Amino acid sequence: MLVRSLVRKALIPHSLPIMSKQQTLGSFFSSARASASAPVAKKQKIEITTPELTPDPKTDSESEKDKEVVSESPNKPIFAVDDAKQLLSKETKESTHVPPISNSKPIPYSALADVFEKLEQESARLKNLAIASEFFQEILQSDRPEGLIQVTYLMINRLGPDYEPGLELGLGETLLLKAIAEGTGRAASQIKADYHRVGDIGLVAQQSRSRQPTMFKPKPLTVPVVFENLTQIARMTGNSSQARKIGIINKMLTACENQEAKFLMRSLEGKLRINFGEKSVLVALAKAFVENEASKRNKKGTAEALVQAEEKIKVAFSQTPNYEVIIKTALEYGIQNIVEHCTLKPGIPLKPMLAKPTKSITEILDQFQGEEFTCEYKYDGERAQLHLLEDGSIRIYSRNSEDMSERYPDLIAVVKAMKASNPNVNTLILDCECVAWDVEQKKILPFQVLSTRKRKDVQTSDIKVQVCLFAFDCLFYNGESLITQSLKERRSLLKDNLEPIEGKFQYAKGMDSSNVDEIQGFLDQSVKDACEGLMVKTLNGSESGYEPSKRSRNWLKLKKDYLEGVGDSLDLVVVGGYIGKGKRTGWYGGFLLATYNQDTGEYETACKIGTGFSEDDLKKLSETLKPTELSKPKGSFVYEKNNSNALPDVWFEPTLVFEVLTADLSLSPIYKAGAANYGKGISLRFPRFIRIRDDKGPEDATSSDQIIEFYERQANV
Ligand SMILES: Nc1ncnc2c1ncn2[C@@H]1O[C@H](COP(=O)(O)OP(=O)(O)OP(=O)(O)O)[C@@H](O)[C@H]1O
Ligand SMILES: [Mg+2]
Ligand SMILES: [Mg+2]
Repeated sequence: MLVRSLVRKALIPHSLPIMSKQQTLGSFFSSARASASAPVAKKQKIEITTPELTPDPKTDSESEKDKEVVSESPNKPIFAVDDAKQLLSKETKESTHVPPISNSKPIPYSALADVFEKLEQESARLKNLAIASEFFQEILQSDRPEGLIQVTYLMINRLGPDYEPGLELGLGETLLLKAIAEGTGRAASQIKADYHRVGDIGLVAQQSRSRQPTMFKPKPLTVPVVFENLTQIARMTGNSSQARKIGIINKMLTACENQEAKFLMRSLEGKLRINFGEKSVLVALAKAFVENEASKRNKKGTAEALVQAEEKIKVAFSQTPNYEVIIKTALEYGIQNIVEHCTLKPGIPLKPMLAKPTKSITEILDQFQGEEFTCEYKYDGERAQLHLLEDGSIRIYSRNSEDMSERYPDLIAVVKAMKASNPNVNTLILDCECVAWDVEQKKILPFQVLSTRKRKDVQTSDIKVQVCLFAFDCLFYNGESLITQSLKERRSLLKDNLEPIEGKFQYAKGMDSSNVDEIQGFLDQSVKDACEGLMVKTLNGSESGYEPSKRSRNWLKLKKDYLEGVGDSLDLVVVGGYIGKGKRTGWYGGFLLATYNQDTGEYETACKIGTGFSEDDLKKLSETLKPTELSKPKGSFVYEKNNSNALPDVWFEPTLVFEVLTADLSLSPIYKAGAANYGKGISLRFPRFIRIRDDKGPEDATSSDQIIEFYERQANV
């Protein structure tokens, strides 16, 4: 596969510096996890209605090879060569009308707001890609091409990479409404009433601002000024921070013209609603670079170059999820060379490799016919990517690339001890599972125990639940990325160089065998040892490389509890609630759940759930979800409007993800998950709540593509 061969190529060891930590993690790049860019209805100002599904841009001429990439890889191309050609065509280019960028001045915020407006109004995917990439290209052709970094972050509604801790936008509605009232001189009650009517803080700000007479004209906002102000706001803490935040917002609001106020407020709220997700931003970047590089040679970008660049930028991003690094590297070395230069680097978490579910040992043997493989215990804890940096510092990242170092001071101490007893080790990236550990009995404890650990302000002295790290992969060792080496090689390197410490740092228990009885015995033993089942992985040859961000066929999971159902649990987004009756009066008694469609950015309903909750769960869920109630369903919700059985009593902002068990999947006329494929949606039968996935955001939930895959495997269609 092309993607895989690109990953493989990425190993070429080199000593070219990409960027110092200081440069990369520069002061104004602080983190904020994306809660943003959840796309909403198109072509509407005030009334929120459900948009029509965006037509699939794929054409009939799509090759079989493209289809395979599509079904297997999260790095799937958004378009095939034909679409790339269309995107590069003169007609598409001429219809974008993006604002020009002046050479001598910083990028005006009005230009970015203009592009946001165009994206919000336009619903065709290729058009949106063309608009964004034309704008990016304008920036690349100016004499400040690095301005693209801040523009990219503002477009995905973040202020830095995922893994930089602590800073988030997503200010509360009360603060923002207050800021609008103060900043525009309108009565707070009036602003509140408008908000309840309109349901969009951005529009309220824009309308309020347009009514306000201005005595003098303040300096227009620029992208760097907005970016720095947003960063300052995100960083502010402490008593007087609210007033200071409002102060900065007011100043910016006074300088806003036209749509600027709308997007500024939406950015602050953390919901940009431009219908242009992060995946599309990457593709638009690839296109802008391809065109820019070609134009320097007085040429036009070709469709082949565009398809290649798209794949490369995705691979590079999965290894180095940092737009500053990606953009600077593309500027320096060219877009087609970024994979070689954006290799792993301790301190930058890579997107973890994911596994495919299986339902039986025979299914595994079928999949791995003739290949050497290993079975490992599947520990039930929290994924932990451990980084040892050259300066001796240690970082631990979650499945979602969040920095968990503060949460696990005890683990940091373990790694320090490990480094001290292994003086040969200087830099390292390990993939591990962090599991609750019973120190006295020397045993693993269930996930539920781990989840009781404090998450914030953890002091070593008040840690009650001890943890042990189980390392299962070594991705980087002493200056060298290992991801293209075989698992066998990576595993020996790990075991040869690092001494385990009982109850603190151990290797995942493994067994290399292809004998059904032996595997069955090992599976049973894993469950007795408080594990979920097995992970089965190809061991040798190029197929066994580590594939960042990919849900790979080379990693299979076999979970004891799910062998009867579809092979795995699903992680679904809570989009609606049902008012509880009887014993559940006063709480929500059930919930409407949805899959996330990664291509359209929409939430497609999949089932109603009311089983598996304790009274305490329901009480807590009601407290958590109440403030996220919406007055209307979001435009990005896809649900059956004509059947009252499918409608919840209340709708929620998508924030929570439930892990859910199902007896099986069936087609249903009232649900919409994966409906693009079958006309009917795929729904869960007898869904049962297992737990809240607080390590997954709504966009990391089971995707509509995944539920289709689950259904097809079960139905064997
Ligand atoms: N030996 C192991 N090798 C790889 N992963 C392991 C191992 N032991 C435990 N794990 C954990 O198993 C996870 C994969 O299975 P799991 O079903 O728990 O995934 P998940 O987090 O629910 O994500 P998804 O369902 O999206 O795959 C890994 O992300 C890792 O956290
Ligand atoms: Mg798990
Ligand atoms: Mg799962």
